[in-house]
Formats: sequence, structure tokens, C-alpha cells
Amino acid sequence: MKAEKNFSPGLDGIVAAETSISFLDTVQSEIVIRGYDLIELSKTNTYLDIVHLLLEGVLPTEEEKRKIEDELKTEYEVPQEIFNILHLLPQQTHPMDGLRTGISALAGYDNDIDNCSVEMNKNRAYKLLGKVPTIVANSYRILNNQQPLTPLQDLSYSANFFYLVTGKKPTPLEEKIFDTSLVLYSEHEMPNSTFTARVIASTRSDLYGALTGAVASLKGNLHGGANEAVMYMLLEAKTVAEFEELIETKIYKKEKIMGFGHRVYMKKMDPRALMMKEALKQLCDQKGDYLLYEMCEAGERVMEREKGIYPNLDYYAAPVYWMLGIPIPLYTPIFLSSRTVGLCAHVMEQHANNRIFRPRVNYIGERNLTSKQ
Ligand SMILES: CC(=O)SCCNC(=O)CCNC(=O)[C@H](O)C(C)(C)COP(=O)(O)OP(=O)(O)OC[C@H]1O[C@@H](n2cnc3c(N)ncnc32)[C@H](O)[C@@H]1OP(=O)(O)O
Ligand SMILES: O=C([O-])CC(=O)C(=O)O
Repeated sequence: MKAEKNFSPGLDGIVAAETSISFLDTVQSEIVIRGYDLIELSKTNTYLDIVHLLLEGVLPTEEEKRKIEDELKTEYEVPQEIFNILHLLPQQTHPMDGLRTGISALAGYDNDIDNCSVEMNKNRAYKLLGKVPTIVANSYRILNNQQPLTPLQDLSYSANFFYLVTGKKPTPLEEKIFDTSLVLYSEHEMPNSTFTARVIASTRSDLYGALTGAVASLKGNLHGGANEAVMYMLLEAKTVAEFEELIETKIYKKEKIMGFGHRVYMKKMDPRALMMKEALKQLCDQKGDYLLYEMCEAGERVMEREKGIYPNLDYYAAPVYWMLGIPIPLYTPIFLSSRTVGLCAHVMEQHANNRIFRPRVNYIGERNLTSKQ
């Protein structure tokens, strides 16, 4: 049957929204975030600057930054009932599913949930930015029979998050690199999870529901779940030669290599990956151990030679998180936590200028059947 409607599998190349939040400009090689280049921002600004930029539309003054940090600190605490729910989950539950459950349950604490005004959603976004790191870390701890950790008020936002996921206070270098990873993960135009959140929001459903859907989307290893998959793949090899062989075998078997490829960057390197590669180098310099760095570079060379495909952010974020001492099942939840701000900005924008998403299909099934014998 001839297709009657425009159809692009995976919505490849289809424009799904008008936005003033972000844009991947592949011609000028720029990740535009409210007018700024994300890569430049990651060199000079912190995650809280990006939070202010995404939610308020402008970079903050020093005083505004202090104010949002103070405000976020008042939101670190999570209702005990959320932890009680997490305690009821089977131990094999992935922390990403614990996080999905936790964010979903927070909806019940909102007394004005049907109010989707920009101001209300912005207040919710700040509350979520305070609570999500606490839920991320403690869902992992609870599911691993460890006592939940209490956030430390005397640390910066990112240092406290680092403390929650590792159980130790970061050195200045560790804090800087962890914060940079949060900046790089904060927002990226219209990936599957953001699209999911906007589709849910477009029915006038609430921010918690939109985020819950986005968590489920981001968990998949074609998307955010790739950072954990990359680390498991790296751990399969003990030497550079073994890692090269592993990648070659996977290519031979026509398997997807985690941490490579991207719908928008296609055959170019994700510029965020380069920033994390530099961070990995710094961590290796400090430790005097370059094995992971050399394995990653070797993997890059094999993929360039055999497939002409380059790393995305997850490829280098994974070994960076490993070197920082973060448990692997927390890599994707950390990505989601950082992306919370971008997702909230998109839900706010969708609610403020909404039309329900309702696409059509090319029907390729049967017609004119009859139930009568
Ligand atoms: C931060 C992030 O969320 S970034 C994404 C993280 N995800 C991953 O790293 C998972 C691995 N990568 C992939 O699966 C893909 O590159 C995606 C999902 C990111 C993009 O998918 P799409 O845009 O649909 O590209 P698609 O999967 O069609 O790939 C196009 C071609 O490149 C190949 N290809 C793409 N990525 C890879 C890869 N990682 N390993 C091997 N081959 C690949 C495909 O096999 C396909 O080849 P073919 O045309 O010969 O069949
Ligand atoms: O843009 C995408 O499709 C995936 C991605 O890199 C991200 O969400 O950071």
C-alpha cells in the first residue's frame, strides 16, 4: 500500500517543537543553550549557573547564585514515606526504577498539582532539584541495605551530591570535574526523554508525571543507560589489546558499541565527550595510572577505522565516574538528576504554549475484514 502521510522512522529529522531553550547547531558545531555555547559555559560556569540560565532565562549574578544554592539546600530533605516506599522494593530494583518511583510519589505532596502556571512549575523545579540527588543516592543505598545519607549543608550543591553518591567529600579537582559533568548533562535539545516529557505535559498532565516518563525513557541503553553499559564493557577487558579485541568482536557480530554514535552528531564526535575525555586525562594524571584512558582511546581508534563512528558523552562520562569512585548503577540516575533542570524547562515551555501531541500513522494492516462467517 502506498504511504499517504509523511513518515520518518524514529522521527528522524522531524521538528517537534519551537523552543528558546536549546538547539544543536551541527553546522557551527555549537550546543546553543539560551544563546550560549554549552561547551564554553562548561569551562567557565558551574551547574547552578546553568540551573538559573535554564529556569530564569539569564545567567545569575553572584548574589542570585548564592540565593538559589540556599534555596536548594532547604529542599534537600525528602519525606520519610518516600524512603519507606523504596524500602518495600525488591533488592534487584535498579536505582533508576527507584528514582522513577520516588519522583512519581512526590506528586502526592503537591497541594496544587493541577496548577501548571510557569511560576508553579518553576517552584516545583527548584524543589525537585533539591530532592532528586537525595533520592538518587539513597534509593541506591536502601536497595543495597545501606543506611541513607543525610545531605551536608556546608558543602556546595555539587559537592554534596558527590558526597551522597560516594560517601566521601570531594577534593577540589573531583568537585570541579563532577560539576562539569552535571553542566554537560544538563540540557540537550530534543532527546527521547525530553520529547517524552513534552508529550506527557501536552495533555496538561503535571510535571512529576512528565519527569517520571522521562526517567523511564532515559533508562534505556540507547539513551542515558549507555553510560553504565560503557563501564561494564570497559571492565570486560584488562588491557588495551583486550579492549580493542572486544570492540572488534562486537563489530564483527554487528552489535552496537555503547557510547558511540548519535542521531544528531552522526559521524562527528559529540563535543561534550571531548570535555569529559580531558577530565579523564586529569584524573589519570593525578593517579599516575593511564590504563582506562588508553583503553578508551584505543576503542575510539577502532570505531573510527572500522565504522567511522565517534564517541558520545556517555563514552567518556562512564570512566570519569569510575575514577571518581561512583558506583556504576548510579551513572544513569546522575545523568537524570542533572537533566532534571532541562526537562523542567521544557515542561514549563510546553505548558505555557501548548498543543496536544497527536500524530498519525501509515496503516499497513488488513482492511475490509468481516467478523461474519
Ligand atoms: C547522552 C546520550 O544519550 S547519547 C546516546 C547514547 N547511546 C549509545 O551510546 C548507544 C549506542 N548508539 C546507538 O545505538 C545509536 O548511535 C543511537 C541510538 C545513539 C542513534 O541511533 P540512530 O540515529 O537511530 O542511528 P542508527 O542506530 O540507525 O545508526 C546508523 C548506522 O550507524 C550504525 N551505528 C550507530 N551507532 C552505532 C554503534 N554505537 N555501534 C555500532 N554501529 C552503530 C548503525 O548500525 C547503522 O548502521 P547501518 O546503517 O549500516 O545499519
Ligand atoms: O540528544 C540525544 O539524543 C541524546 C543525548 O545526547 C542527550 O540527551 O544528552
